[in-house]
Amino acid sequence: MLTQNLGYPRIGAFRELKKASELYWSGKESLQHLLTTGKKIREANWTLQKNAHIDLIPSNDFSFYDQVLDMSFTVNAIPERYHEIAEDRNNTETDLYFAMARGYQKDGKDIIAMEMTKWFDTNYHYIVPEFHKNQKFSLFSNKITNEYQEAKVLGIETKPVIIGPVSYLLLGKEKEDGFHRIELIKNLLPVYIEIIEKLEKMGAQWIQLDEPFLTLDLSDEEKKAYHLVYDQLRKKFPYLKIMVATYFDCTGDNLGLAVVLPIDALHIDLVRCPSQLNDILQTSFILSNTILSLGVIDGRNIWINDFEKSLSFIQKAIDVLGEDRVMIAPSCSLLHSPCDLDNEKDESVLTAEIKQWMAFAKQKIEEVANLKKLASIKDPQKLAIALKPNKDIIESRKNSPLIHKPQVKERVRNISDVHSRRASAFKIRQKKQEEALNLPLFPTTTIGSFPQTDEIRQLRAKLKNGTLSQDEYEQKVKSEIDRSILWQEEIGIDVLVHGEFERNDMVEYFGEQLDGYVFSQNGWVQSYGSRCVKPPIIYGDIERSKPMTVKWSQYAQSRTNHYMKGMLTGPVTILQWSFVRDDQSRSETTMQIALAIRDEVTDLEKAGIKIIQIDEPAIREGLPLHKADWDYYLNWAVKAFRISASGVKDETQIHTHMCYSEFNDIISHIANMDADVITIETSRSQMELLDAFADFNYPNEIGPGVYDIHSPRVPSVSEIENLLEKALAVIPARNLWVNPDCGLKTRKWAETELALKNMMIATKKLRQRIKETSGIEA
Ligand SMILES: CN1c2c(nc(N)[nH]c2=O)NC[C@@H]1CNc1ccc(C(=O)N[C@@H](CCC(=O)N[C@@H](CCC(=O)N[C@@H](CCC(=O)O)C(=O)O)C(=O)O)C(=O)O)cc1
Ligand SMILES: N[C@@H](CCS)C(=O)O
Ligand SMILES: [Zn+2]
Repeated sequence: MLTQNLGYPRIGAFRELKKASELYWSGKESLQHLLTTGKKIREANWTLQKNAHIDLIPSNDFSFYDQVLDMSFTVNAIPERYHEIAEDRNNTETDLYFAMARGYQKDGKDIIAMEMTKWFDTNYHYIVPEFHKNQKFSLFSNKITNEYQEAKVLGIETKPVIIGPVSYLLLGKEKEDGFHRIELIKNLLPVYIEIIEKLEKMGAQWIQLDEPFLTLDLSDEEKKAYHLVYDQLRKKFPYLKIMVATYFDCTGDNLGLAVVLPIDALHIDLVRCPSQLNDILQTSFILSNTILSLGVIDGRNIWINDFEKSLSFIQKAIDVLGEDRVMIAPSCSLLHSPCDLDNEKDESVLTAEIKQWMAFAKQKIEEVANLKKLASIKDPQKLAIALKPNKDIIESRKNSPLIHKPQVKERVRNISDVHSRRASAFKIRQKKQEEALNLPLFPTTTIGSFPQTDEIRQLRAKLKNGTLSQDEYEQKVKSEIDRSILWQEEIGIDVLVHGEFERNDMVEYFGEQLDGYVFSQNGWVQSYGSRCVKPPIIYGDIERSKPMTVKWSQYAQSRTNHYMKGMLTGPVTILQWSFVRDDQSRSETTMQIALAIRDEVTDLEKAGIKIIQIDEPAIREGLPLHKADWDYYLNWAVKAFRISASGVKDETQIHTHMCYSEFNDIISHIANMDADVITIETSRSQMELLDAFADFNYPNEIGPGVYDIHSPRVPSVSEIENLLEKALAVIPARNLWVNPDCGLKTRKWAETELALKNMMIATKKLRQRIKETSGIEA
């Protein structure tokens, strides 16, 4: 029986890659420094897995930005707009690569970045490949073979991990009409064959082709493509061992397809879909020679593995398939896990009692190896003794008084329809709000955060390490708020924000204040490129013991006569971006959070805040991968939002905000959230995303983002005017707000100031045009 890993976190246990990348981008460190940092991380990861006796250790799971971008680079799916960068001899391959990821503004050139979107239902974001009709591919980069060779030189035999060709195409987008990207498979496959031939020549024995789309609903053409690809690969490579990895859900209707692929191993995710094992063992799979890789260790969460439960899966598989046809593995790549629990040394942050319940990537690797050892113990008594330490921990968690709070469960049980309904329908609320708030036509606002400068982050670090007092810290935050308010007033923004300077992250900040959460000090997980998040950990019932944001909102409101938006993160997003309990349903946990946010919303209202934004950028990310499961999820997710938002009077205006999302297929549910105003990311799609709202006749107010905040690029006034005119063509003027795509925390002040000034000029010009053409006083 073999053990394997599908992928290891690549940011480094102390975010070494993030730091090196940002130093390189800012010109403070050399390319060599960045490359060396990458090399050291790869070596450390391989060595760690080798020392843990993992049989199949992944290579090519490292990336300087994103593994999908790496694939586009490898197969020369480099959009034409970057060719001038490639042709400029002063630029390195790395410059070209980062230009695709981050855009390029230098030497009078201004080239936008490739689009970025969510990686399935995770908080990781990938760079979307761009495809054209009849597109040709060719081998452009040797990253895959280079990294295989690099490990070999270290004496470590690896299994190169490559995004499977069908999934790679499906991850992308057609950039012109008249074709489907899956048609490109015949052009793409020869490049995959070329890469695999090289790997085989270099001595590779196994390759892992990730085909997560096997867990999504597939068309007949897409299914055909799977057959075509794997039949051809088998023919070309009769001796190389080919593994196909599925993860994040059941293969469902694609099970029949997955089990007949002529491959050497199939990996399935038994954490997300435990029933899959029985299903597969009832198919013709058992008659084949294919190995079944059992994803029994949760790659998406931080709880220790229940060995007894995993062993029951392993034993069942062995009974039917025999030991040689069973492999033990994490459920998916450990990219989504923090690196190493051993680095959590401060017991005042993470108590020993709770820490013993956890496993990060390094510990998960050890669990894989331990499971193999345990599976080999045939004597039941010896096995019981060997299992005892793990069993004790599992039991201690189950029975811990820290976890269950009867009053919280009782409150959730008592939720009724009244809690998820505003007092009046939107039209009535809108009228009351217009009278109460008296905002101009096309009110302007921002999404909440202003630049999180190094200075403010350092202050927070000093507060945490005790070198700055709480009082000093709060004074600094207050002065940042004051400065930003003065500036917003100066440029004429209508609805102000306090800037979120006091927050490390929009989810971690709330987690830190809610009972039922714990935190890590170094539990970073890559979100995109060099950006990381440190998801807080929900271990017990969630309760708000005191107001979380009221003090800051009240302070900010006291400094201005304009409206100051209260700023909260919604229950679904808090759930989605936390590590969650695995002993209770996601919906149950979300209802607990919804009640906590509801209390915060009503407290903000009591404190005189008239406009409150409840961000829900992750509501779409939480969608199950199979469409058949969508309605169930959307019903509870929307209900949770409504519970959080419905405790206020009609005059209080509730905003929500969403980004990184396509809305077409869930628009009725978004409308059902019934927020008075929704601000959404739309500028990168040139307002295309608004069509869903227009087609649906979305009734409430909308602020379509008028510029992309992910790029340092400053939008011109005319660009913003054009987007506003496009929006006005489909949204009634009375319902239209003006705002950027998302919060500005990742931007610098210089860009922010220029961009928002341009946004204000464009809005004033639009108001003037409306006044002149329709006589409406704006
Ligand atoms: C809106 N987005 C978010 C997502 N998920 C979240 N949980 N939060 C989000 O905002 N998912 C979708 C998108 C993804 N986008 C982003 C955008 C930005 C970041 C980001 O900036 N991450 C920061 C880390 C943020 C944080 O927690 N900061 C802390 C700690 C800061 C720190 O690094 N401190 C230093 C010491 C200080 C110094 O010397 O500079 C240290 O500890 O070493 C804080 O501000 O206190 C990042 O840097 O990557 C993520 C996702
Ligand atoms: N209020 C948050 C939303 C990010 S999605 C911000 O402005 O950063
Ligand atoms: Zn956003």
